[in-house]
Amino acid sequence: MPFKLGQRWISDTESELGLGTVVAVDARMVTLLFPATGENRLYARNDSPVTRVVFNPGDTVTSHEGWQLEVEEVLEENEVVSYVGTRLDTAETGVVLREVMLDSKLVFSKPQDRLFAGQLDRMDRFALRFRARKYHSEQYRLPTSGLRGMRTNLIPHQLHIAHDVGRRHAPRVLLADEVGLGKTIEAGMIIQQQYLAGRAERVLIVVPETLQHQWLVEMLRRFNLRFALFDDDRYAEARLDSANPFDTEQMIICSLDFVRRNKQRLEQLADAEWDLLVVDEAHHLAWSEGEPSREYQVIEQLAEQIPAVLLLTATPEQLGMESHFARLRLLDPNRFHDFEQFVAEQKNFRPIADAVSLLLADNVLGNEELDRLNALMGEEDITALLQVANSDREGKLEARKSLIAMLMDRHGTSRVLFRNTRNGVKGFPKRELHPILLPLPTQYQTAIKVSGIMSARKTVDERARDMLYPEQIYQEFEGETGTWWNFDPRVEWLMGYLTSHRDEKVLVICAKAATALQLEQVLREREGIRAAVFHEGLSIIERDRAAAYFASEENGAQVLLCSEIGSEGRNFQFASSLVMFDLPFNPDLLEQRIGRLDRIGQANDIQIFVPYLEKTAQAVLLRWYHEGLDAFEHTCPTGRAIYDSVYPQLIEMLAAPENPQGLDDFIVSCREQHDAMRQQLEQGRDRLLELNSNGGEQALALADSIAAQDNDTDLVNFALNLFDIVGINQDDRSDNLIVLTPSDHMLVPDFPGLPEEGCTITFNREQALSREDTQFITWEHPIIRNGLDLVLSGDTGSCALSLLKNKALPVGTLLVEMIYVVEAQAPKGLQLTRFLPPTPVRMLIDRKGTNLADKVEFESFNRQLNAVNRHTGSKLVNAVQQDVHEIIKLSEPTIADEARALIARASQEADEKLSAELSRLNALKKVNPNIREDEIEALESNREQVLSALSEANWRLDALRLIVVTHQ
Ligand SMILES: Nc1ncnc2c1ncn2[C@@H]1O[C@H](COP(=O)(O)OP(=O)(O)OP(=O)(O)O)[C@@H](O)[C@H]1O
Repeated sequence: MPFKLGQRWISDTESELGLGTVVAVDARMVTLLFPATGENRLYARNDSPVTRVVFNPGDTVTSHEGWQLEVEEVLEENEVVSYVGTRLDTAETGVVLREVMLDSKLVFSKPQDRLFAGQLDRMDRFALRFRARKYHSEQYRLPTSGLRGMRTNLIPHQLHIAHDVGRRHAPRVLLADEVGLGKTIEAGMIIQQQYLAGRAERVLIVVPETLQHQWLVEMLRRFNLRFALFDDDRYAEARLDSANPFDTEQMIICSLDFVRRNKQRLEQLADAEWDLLVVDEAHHLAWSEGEPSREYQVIEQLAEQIPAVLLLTATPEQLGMESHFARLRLLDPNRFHDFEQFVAEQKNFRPIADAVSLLLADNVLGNEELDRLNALMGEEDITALLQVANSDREGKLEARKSLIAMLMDRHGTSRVLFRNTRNGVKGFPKRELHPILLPLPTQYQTAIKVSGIMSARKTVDERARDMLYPEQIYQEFEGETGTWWNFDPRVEWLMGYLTSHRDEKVLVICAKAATALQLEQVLREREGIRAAVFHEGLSIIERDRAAAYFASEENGAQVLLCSEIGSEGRNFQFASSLVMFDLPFNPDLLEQRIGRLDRIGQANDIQIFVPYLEKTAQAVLLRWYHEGLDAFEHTCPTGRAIYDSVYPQLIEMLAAPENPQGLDDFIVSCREQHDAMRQQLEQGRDRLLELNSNGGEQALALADSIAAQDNDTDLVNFALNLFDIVGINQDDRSDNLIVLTPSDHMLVPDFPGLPEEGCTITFNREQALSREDTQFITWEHPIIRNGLDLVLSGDTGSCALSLLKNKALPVGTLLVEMIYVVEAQAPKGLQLTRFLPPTPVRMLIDRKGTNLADKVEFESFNRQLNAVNRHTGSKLVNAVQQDVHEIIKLSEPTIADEARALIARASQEADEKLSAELSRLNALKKVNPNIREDEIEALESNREQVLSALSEANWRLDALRLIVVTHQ
């Protein structure tokens, strides 16, 4: 090679050394000094892995003093060059910069610069980069994106909700599926989608203290979402690191109590710029006019600041209709602004449900039906939509869907409320009630009599509540030493049941923690029955330990004794026997109790045992729940409403249970109400909710399409190739399992997502569900996502050279394969990726500038190509440098056309979507005076900013491969 002192060269194998200068040349060797690192390298003159660096007119170069020069002319003297041009900082023209004076910290980031600097990547890396780009962009667009990676069964109603809500911009919804249908899982899927789409990075989950760990584990195990649990200690620790401790983590779980207790903490939480808030067991947020609970207020304060909000509850009306309405208003004040109207609407859903069914059925709509729909939409002009919906034209389905959405939104349950019921979901096991009537011991009889005399001044309500728990009445008189368990026949019955069913896991629920504790002691001391206790008085760790002890198959507890609140939201579906040692005061609590077992994953019919004492309030309640409401063996959607309407009579009877006047008639009348109301709900609200919530055929199709992608061979190939390139060892095991371990030659020392000790992976969902210790690898798994980031954020594969053996083409034919990326830059809040994610455009250009990309598909073309060794590669590149420059130039008009078309499509989509949102708000404003002008203005301005950012979208060359035709 013609080395001369002062020339600049770059190392092909150690580009991180920067630009080298020739400092010594002898007959056989050349020495380069790399000033950026201060290192010398000695190379053989005739075979050195270095490439000469010479810039061209049009390039911008940097001097060792830091100023930049736009090159206009390149002068050469004695094989050493000088650059002549204009200084960018002073605009001085005719400035000469000798190459020895070039900045040595040079890194080539543009693919073409890397090509000419001889920094050629292996061919498989180029292919990996292109596939990575393609997938990365598709992720934002695929309808199933964000729904493939979780380690869960594919349950259609969950997927439907997650799919609908997860893709919304700043969704605000109430997830109100019946107990145990998987709201946590739905919330996880929504978080996951929002997170993967870049819509939510900062997520706050607020849950009852008892559920913190369960959430933590579910998020990690099922979604690979790593949350930090904030309690008092963690908070105190984080205060040392940041003025706002909540800035120290992106995803946090904390308890409602933790949020509620401290004002400063609440302020900090509200200031912490969350993108998404999740509140579980939201029925605790009680509200009434003039007396909102503290819980409601704190969540209200957070919900005002946080754009996306998910509230979860299985029993939304547990604290009454007003609280339910207040929570909905918290989510969408525009839609829910008038309580009276809301109550009236609830009764009047039938015509809407009929209209929705009409649209869902694929029938032609007659004039009368069209009139009905028009009337429901009021002033809104839906003529055009109706025409398409009633035709055979393309877009008919979409038009029907839009009409349904408009109907639901303006009149129905709206877009904010989702509720699936067992009725709608099917496939749940049966529930069987076993009432066990027991005599009332004389000790209780006496205690009740005395208490009746002594508490004459108590209200009926108080008396009714007392009467539910005779053991407590007894203890009031006997004090702590009142050993009620020695004579209470329920205890005897329970011990008999447990000892005769030693292999059965049994969940026992009682209203009070004290009862649970006392029972545990008795079971242990008298029969050596292993029982765990679970109540609100235990620390979180103790509670989790108790739940784990109960869950454990080997040497675990046979019984878990739970208090009412302690068990809320917990998963105990591995058991199928439930003993209600007493009954709770309202039907929603009853449903919450049964829901511990009646959950997804329950494989057996559920046996509900209620040992109860004759002539007590429990006996009255049992009959009312069972005969009046049918609330044991079926979920009871009417429970709350009937409870509210008959409350005065009910408590009269509970307060005087020995001889409840008119109980039979009362129960018959409740049953009539129940049947009538249920029928009304089934035709109205519930049907509407179901139509909106379970997703019907489309949800099934969604589940099928995800299942079909489960064993995606593209993913398997991509992943194995990625692991190879990153340097991860792969050890195949049987049963679709692979063990991954870090190697000594990793591309990065710590590959995020891969533990130091390695991990076992599978691409098979079934396998992942049955083997807790395996990682379920999908496009959405952190190992794959981090791998993509690693490839795309660096130079990996951005420049390559391949040979094409093809006798049909002349030797030396040149093709340049270019991967451009079209992208827009904008503040994160605008979330432009929903319209224009970074999108690759592939071009395959020949010397004439013709783009062959459409005719020559990437993968099959890639298979025909061969690699070249680095040395020959460098030589080849040097020989055709000028041609390549020209081909790149020739590609510019074509890429500009393609990119502009892409950007135009994205702008059109953005315009349509945002205009539709605007028109919804305008339509709602007509019926809701509370919608403020400034909200509409804010939406308009958002639309303008999005469109303006899209109009400035641009494109750049991301990777390039030179292809040379040979015949050998
Ligand atoms: N798709 C699924 N695949 C596997 N397990 C699931 C799935 N959905 C739910 N489960 C399991 O079913 C149980 C109930 O789910 P989850 O806790 O989400 O229900 P929920 O509606 O939040 O219940 P609750 O009303 O009691 O709060 C959990 O054990 C959960 O892990």
